[in-house]
Amino acid sequence: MEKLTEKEIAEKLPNLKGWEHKDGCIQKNYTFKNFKQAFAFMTRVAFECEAQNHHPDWENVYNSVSIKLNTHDAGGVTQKDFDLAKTIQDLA
Ligand SMILES: C[C@H](O)[C@H](O)[C@H]1CNC2=NC(N)=NC(=O)C2=N1
Repeated sequence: MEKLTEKEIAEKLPNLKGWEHKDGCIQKNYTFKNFKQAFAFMTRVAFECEAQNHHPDWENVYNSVSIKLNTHDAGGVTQKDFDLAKTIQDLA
């Protein structure tokens, strides 16, 4: 899949809530009530990642989940990352 240009990324970002373009990724931090809620969210996202065959770089610390998306094969951000970000947003 084609790597998106800076301009294309900037145009697509406003369609997502609170995601930013930084360090070659699109990223967002989610905060939950507790660890159980955070991990339940990650589990729901994990199934969707498998379905889309696209996977996040992410970190969980207690009730927070930090997510970074890019496409390793393309060496940047692609439409796949925006599709997964939308899915993640709908699952949060
Ligand atoms: C072989 C497999 O299709 C690839 O490794 C997929 C899996 N998940 C992936 N996830 C992400 N974020 N980037 C990729 O390039 C990627 N490639």
